[in-house]
Amino acid sequence: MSKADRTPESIEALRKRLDSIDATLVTLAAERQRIVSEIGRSKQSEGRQLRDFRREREVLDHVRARALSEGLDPELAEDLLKRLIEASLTRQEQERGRLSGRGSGRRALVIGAAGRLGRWLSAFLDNQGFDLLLADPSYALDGENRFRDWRDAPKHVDLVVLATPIAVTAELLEALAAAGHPGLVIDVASIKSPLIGPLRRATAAGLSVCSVHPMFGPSTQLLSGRHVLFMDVGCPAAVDQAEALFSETMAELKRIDIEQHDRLIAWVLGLSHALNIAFFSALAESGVPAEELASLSSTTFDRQLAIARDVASESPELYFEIQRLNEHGAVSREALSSALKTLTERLAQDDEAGFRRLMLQGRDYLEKL
Ligand SMILES: C=C(O[C@@H]1C=C(C(=O)O)C=C[C@H]1O)C(=O)O
Repeated sequence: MSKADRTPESIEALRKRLDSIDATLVTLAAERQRIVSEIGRSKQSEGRQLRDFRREREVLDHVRARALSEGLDPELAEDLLKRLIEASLTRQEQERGRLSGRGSGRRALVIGAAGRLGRWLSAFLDNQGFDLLLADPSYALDGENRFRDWRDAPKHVDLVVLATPIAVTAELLEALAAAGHPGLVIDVASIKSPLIGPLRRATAAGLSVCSVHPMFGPSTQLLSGRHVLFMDVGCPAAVDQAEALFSETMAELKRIDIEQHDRLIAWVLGLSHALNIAFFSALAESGVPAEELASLSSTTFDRQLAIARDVASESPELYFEIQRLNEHGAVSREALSSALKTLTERLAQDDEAGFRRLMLQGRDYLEKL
């Protein structure tokens, strides 16, 4: 029978076949995840690291080769597998945290628990088996383990997490030191200079404190490739204990000098936030609706827009603190306006060579990554 003689299947019939293939794909992905969990448990009992880059390369090479022999775009096969591997790592990381039982029999009080980072940290500690006490002035009522005022929470806690605005964090450190709190205390503020004094005073008063800065947003699931900064404020044992909270994750734990924190963060957080705030402000004031621009967007614009949307959805209070309370913030914002000025001048002067130098300088700088 020639091709032309065959009655083509209806779209409905073809879609039914696709539905069945999609269901099989999902079933297989679920099966893959169950095997991944088993591998995770074996690695745990053998004391092996979760992430295995060599094995991941092997997996990706296999599927690329298979895609080629099936006439499928190898990029598609690789993308699919990369997403599945990310899901495996997230699952193994969370299961390892749970299996560690690090928090079992221990009580943690999260102050500022209703904030976005507070909620993330609460879920993170809950996964490790901590008995959680949550405090936040925004709660409508006190509940079994929820308190509007942290002072109403049971006193004996092994860990206190301060996920609070800077000014409140400084007061809490003082109050905890005055109360002679015996357990570990960590703050997770994004700016440290205003806290250096309060942190050191709290340590001198006998509090076991470590300053921590998780370098990721509250929507983060997988910590592989993410950084968590730890700063010693006079109590090295507290740094070890704080690091231990993340030891089952794949996050990169980095110790830095608290005196250097804000200077570096002014570039890492300060500049990237400022750039995006400037970007969406320029767009918002352009008079052209976002939908119109998005309807003809380029790949670069799409990616930039996605970052700008994330930034715009963050807490204005927190982002104000990050810009305003960083005493080095002005330096990076100044560098940004000066860079924009240089760009504008070179264009006004029709200075193509100067423009080119800007591009090459950027390429050079970023190449070392
Ligand atoms: C499943 C494993 O753990 C991780 C996940 C992988 C995967 O999903 O294929 C591969 C390597 C590891 O980083 C493994 O080690 O095999």
